[in-house]
Amino acid sequence: MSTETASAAEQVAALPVTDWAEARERAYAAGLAAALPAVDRPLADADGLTLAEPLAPRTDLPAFPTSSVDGWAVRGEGPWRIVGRVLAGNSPPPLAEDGTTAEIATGAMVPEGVTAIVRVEESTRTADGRITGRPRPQPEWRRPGEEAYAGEELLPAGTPVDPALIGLAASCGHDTLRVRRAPRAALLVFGDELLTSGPPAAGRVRDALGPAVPAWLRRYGCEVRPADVTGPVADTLPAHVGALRTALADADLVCTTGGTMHGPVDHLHPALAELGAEYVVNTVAVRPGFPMLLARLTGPEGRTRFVAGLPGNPQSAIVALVSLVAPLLAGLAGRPQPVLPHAALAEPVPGRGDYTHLALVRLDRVAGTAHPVRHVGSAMLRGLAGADGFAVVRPGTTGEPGARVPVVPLPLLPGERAW
Ligand SMILES: Nc1nc2c(c(=O)[nH]1)N[C@H]1C(S)=C(S)[C@@H](COP(=O)(O)OP(=O)(O)OC[C@H]3O[C@@H](n4cnc5c(N)ncnc54)[C@H](O)[C@@H]3O)O[C@H]1N2
Ligand code: MOO
Repeated sequence: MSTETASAAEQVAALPVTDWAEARERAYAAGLAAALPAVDRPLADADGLTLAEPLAPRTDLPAFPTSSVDGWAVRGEGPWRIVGRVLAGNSPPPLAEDGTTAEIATGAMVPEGVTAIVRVEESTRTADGRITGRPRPQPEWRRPGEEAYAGEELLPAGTPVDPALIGLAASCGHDTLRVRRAPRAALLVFGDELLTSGPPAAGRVRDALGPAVPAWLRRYGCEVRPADVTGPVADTLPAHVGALRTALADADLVCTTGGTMHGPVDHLHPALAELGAEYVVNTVAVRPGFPMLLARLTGPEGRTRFVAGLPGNPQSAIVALVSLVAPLLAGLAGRPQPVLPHAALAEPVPGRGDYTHLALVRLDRVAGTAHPVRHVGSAMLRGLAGADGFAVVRPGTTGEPGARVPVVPLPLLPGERAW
């Protein structure tokens, strides 16, 4: 055994392996401590971002008493003499006299003095043109503040902005939202053996992560431009250091693939050392994917940046994304740590001793069950392409059929596993 080999073996043996759940907590806390700056964004550009301030209405909602029907706004006892008409969008004069009425449209502001509204289909006209009818016992208008009061907290800071929130914000009178800007991410693909086009052959495999990881990162709300994806980066230490330095100049998060171990051409750890990075997590007690890491760097201007080292085996890289990158990004956005849904295992799933086992499963959402999928070797992507996420089998346990276990979801959109 050469000295070089011995030192690599020692390095592997001495890895300070972190418990999987603890690693997620650390990644989330590191993200939260470096939460991205708050910016004002027009409502139309805010989808997918995160509230940096609570959402509160600028006025009572509704802001004024609003008719919920088409009919007659009356004062006192009928029959009522018609004295006007109120359409939505107007600010009407008071109804000053008993025995009078104004025709009113749904959504119109109810004039002062009105005691009831009679629905048009429940009213009749007398021979002399006056209105009669019996108002329903329940008021036919929406009271100011019925939905919310001015300044009331409707949603806390940290809430993801979605189309429902955007609509609510508009109805509250907001033109912009105070949100955390989207994280900017970059990807460096390591591995001289990788082909970037055509079929695998002659000892070389296709780079499966360069095309896929940016798409996953966008699902988690990152901005990744085509120019932010680089690779394969040459398997030398200077090339790794140079590529990391360039990517870190713009990005909040640089993901790398491959080179996380201590093999002869694995340069990630030495490159991080050269850049002065500190580990948030350095290897995790999880299978597959254990060599994953998360490191933190602080630039001269005080800006914190992160490097997520995703293992080279393609499924392991995705395990690292859901395990470390997802909680980190939740923290950076100021969101709560994602809560994991649970499902009952439909079949046994072996444990992995002292390690957490993340097992690819397909969810049956009607039955609430998780079904292990096939083709789940860490070098394979076939199982992942038919799975909803990973069932979590805790260290020291095995997944018995019927056991309810947490499931780490893949960031899929509704309908993407509908077949
Ligand atoms: N002596 C040991 N060797 C290895 C161990 C171990 O415990 N002791 N663990 C294995 C595990 S587990 C993993 S995961 C890998 C992680 O290694 P690296 O992150 O250094 O990855 P590489 O060596 O660069 O590549 C591993 C494998 O994946 C293929 N690969 C890499 N990048 C891509 C890509 N973008 N697209 C498709 N395939 C990719 C690469 O060709 C290798 O086959 O270490 C094990 N070794
Ligand atoms: O990370 Mo490795 O198998 O555990 O792929």
